[in-house]
Amino acid sequence: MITRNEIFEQPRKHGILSRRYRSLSRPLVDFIEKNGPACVDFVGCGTSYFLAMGCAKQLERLSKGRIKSSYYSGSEIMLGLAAPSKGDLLIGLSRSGTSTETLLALEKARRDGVKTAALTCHPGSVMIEMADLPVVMDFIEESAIVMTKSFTSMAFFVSALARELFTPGSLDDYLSNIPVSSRAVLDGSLNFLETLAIADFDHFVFLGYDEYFAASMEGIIKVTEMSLTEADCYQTLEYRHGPKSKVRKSTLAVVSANERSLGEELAMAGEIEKLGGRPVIISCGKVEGFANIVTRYGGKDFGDWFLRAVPLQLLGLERAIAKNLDPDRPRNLTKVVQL
Ligand SMILES: O=P(O)(O)OC[C@H]1O[C@](O)(CO)[C@@H](O)[C@@H]1O
Repeated sequence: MITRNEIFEQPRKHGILSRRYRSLSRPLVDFIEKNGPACVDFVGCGTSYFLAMGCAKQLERLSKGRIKSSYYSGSEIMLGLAAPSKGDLLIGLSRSGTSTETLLALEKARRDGVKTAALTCHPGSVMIEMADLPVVMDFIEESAIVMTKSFTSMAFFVSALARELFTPGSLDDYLSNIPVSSRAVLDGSLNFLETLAIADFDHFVFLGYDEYFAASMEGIIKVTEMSLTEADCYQTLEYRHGPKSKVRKSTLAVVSANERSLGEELAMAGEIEKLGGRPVIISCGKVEGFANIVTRYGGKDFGDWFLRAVPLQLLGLERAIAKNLDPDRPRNLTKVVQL
């Protein structure tokens, strides 16, 4: 099963990226340091759109106000509904480097005087040719239709870039920490899944804030495309404001908690449990009283945000298998959407 293998090899791929990161990031770092763009924005489609969301939040967080960062879907720029400003840097995110909307968004931005960069896993793609600053991670050759390791690896690259630009003293620790955290999350997720009769759950709820919200939104794509299972995503406390009416015995709620709001997020998880649902908490450190997947990431800066998608990838995979669906052949989908 291709998708399964690609989910499982993430810690190893993150180790390779860790070692190759500095040579990959050089041109981008040099450009940003020399030109000092006021905004560094991201654009992508589907999974790469939620990647853009998390990357923008992470870059802005680490910059502590020094730059602004927005995220766009390829279509909103293509359709003229949104536009980065002249003098901004727009980074196109695309595993394939060939999604039409992302390419047209970059082309339009370039015409408007915006500098463009491209982050992709596919060498020789159109996006590489057209961007001012291409970054190719050809060692993340992803074969599956469903994006897993390409999502976490491109996110890892941008999160490391944020540190190199704004907290350079923390980069080495970060590069060595992520492959270890990646392994911890994968193992922790598998242990949790062993305790779960996944066939009993036909409703997934993913909750979190900021970068963890972006990872939760990516979770929706994963369980939808692989397992055709009902899935919802909200900011954690927003779940009280209506959506909790859907909670039932077959609801599995994954709360991707952060340090600052941990107490309130655990209270939400407790409420879901009282309503009959089954909560599980993803957190940096151990929490008591709930099923718990621990990332063992030391920082409080959401630097593990993309690893929060790994348990959700596995949920989609396992639920698909339980439903006799083939995760390698998601319904109605192709690897790239070309218009
Ligand atoms: O990152 P790319 O290659 O632009 O592709 C994104 C596409 O991949 C998918 O994740 C899977 O087909 C879709 O969400 C999206 O259309």
